Amino acid sequence: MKKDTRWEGVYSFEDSPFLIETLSDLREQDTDNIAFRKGLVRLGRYMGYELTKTMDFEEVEIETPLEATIGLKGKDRKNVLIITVLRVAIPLMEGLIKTLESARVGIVSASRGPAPDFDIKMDYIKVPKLKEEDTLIICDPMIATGSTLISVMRELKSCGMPKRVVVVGVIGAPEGIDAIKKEFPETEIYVTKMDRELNKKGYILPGLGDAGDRAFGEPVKVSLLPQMHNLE
Ligand SMILES: O=P(O)(O)OC[C@H]1O[C@H](OP(=O)(O)OP(=O)(O)O)[C@H](O)[C@@H]1O
Ligand SMILES: O=c1cc[nH]c(=O)[nH]1
Ligand SMILES: [Mg+2]
Repeated sequence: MKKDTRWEGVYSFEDSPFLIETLSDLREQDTDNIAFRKGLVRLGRYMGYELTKTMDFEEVEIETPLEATIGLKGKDRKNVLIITVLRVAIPLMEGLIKTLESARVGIVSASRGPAPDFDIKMDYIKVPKLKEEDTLIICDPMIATGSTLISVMRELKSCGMPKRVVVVGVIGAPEGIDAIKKEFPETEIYVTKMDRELNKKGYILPGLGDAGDRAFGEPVKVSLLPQMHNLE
């Protein structure tokens, strides 16, 4: 894990050849959606493992079949709420809960409109109770303009105040990190790699293209169904 000195509380895993090898497969344009999803699950699993190094554990007495000894029990690991930003955070979340297996999981459906406004449409949100001892992990593989995550975090404000707010992404762009840090300075951000910049259409360079389409296929129909309103 490497601190990015441009911001407080921002880290990448560019010092991990294994994670960067996995990211390189995702970037490769010929990688199909099966391999793409598997790569995201793998990144989630190992980034989750790295994240546990920032969490509190306590020493506990345990009895082996032969004698008493001292072991560790994760305190924070039991108090995790993961927010999955549709679509492409699904495989990343699947990886994270392999390490953070007692996590509760919330879903937010968010979609970014075209340049130059990049309007965010949030259609659906379902979030379990947020406790004050929780580590709130918001996962979304791509942090481009940051607009999606900012909209999600504004919405989550009414859910309560957790112990930590952590963003887990795969690729970040400096523009998006600046925007998030400006509005939510306390948020910790962990990405596999910080990339160079955004192009005019808001895609990250060098990036990996449209992550949702690469994981799940390019949509031919995108609409808000009327029966999705006012669900309890
Ligand atoms: O930082 P931003 O500029 O807001 O862009 C990042 C967002 O773009 C992608 O989602 P997209 O809107 O393409 O939805 P999808 O996952 O359904 O393709 C990605 O998963 C992020 O949520
Ligand atoms: O590069 C980008 C930017 C936003 N969303 C993506 O899927 N890719
Ligand atoms: Mg997309």
